[in-house]
Amino acid sequence: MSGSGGAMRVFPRPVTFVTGNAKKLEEVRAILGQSIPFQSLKLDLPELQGEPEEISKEKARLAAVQVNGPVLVEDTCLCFNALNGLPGPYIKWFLQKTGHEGLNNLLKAYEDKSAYAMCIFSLALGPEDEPITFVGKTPGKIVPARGPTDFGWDPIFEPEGYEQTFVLPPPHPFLSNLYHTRLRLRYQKLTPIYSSHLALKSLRLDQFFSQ
Ligand SMILES: O=P(O)(O)OP(=O)(O)OP(=O)(O)OC[C@H]1O[C@@H](n2cnc3c(O)ncnc32)[C@H](O)[C@@H]1O
Ligand SMILES: [Mg+2]
Repeated sequence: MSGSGGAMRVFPRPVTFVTGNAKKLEEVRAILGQSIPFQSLKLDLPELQGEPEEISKEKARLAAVQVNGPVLVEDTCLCFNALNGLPGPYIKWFLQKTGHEGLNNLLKAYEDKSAYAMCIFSLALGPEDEPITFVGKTPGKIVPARGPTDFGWDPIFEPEGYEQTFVLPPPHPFLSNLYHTRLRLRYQKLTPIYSSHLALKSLRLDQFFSQ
């Protein structure tokens, strides 16, 4: 089964990944590679409220209307177990208003610092189609900020099994250990996206087989 032939039949037009976040685009582009016909569009869609999956579905509906074609959107949530999943989809505002330290302070009253990062992708084939949603999760814990601060909440999230935060150190060709660490971490970081992508891939193949 060569991927791209099937993908072209399911997606007669390129899927537009709609986001206002350049870092996110970089990562999703790296994962999807050539697997589906793909383009991106920088649109600031409204940040909705509700349960993460519903927010994501609605975002895909709005995006499909604006693009008038197949769209993919992604929402990232950071969920604290002690707070029953909050800030979750509201992490953007919590981060903007309270910063990394404020997010740590939210958990001061609790012993449980565990958390999980969630990536929710929704794919709508067009404005008339019901979006399909895929969820990926990475467990970890909230820690005082460490490392570069150029991408969201990365510096305060330590994924399970690592003693480092989610940040990716810059590649350094001369320090192979560091470089390997970066590769390992990057893979871990992309896991939610990757698992969603696998779901996307099987969906594509299912549709391909049913034609
Ligand atoms: O236009 P969209 O795609 O919605 O882009 P956004 O920046 O609004 O993205 P989200 O709503 O998904 O993001 C929620 C917050 O999480 C941050 N974020 C997103 N992906 C992240 C990642 O992989 N690591 C760390 N922070 C991330 C992002 O910068 C926001 O502050
Ligand atoms: Mg957003």
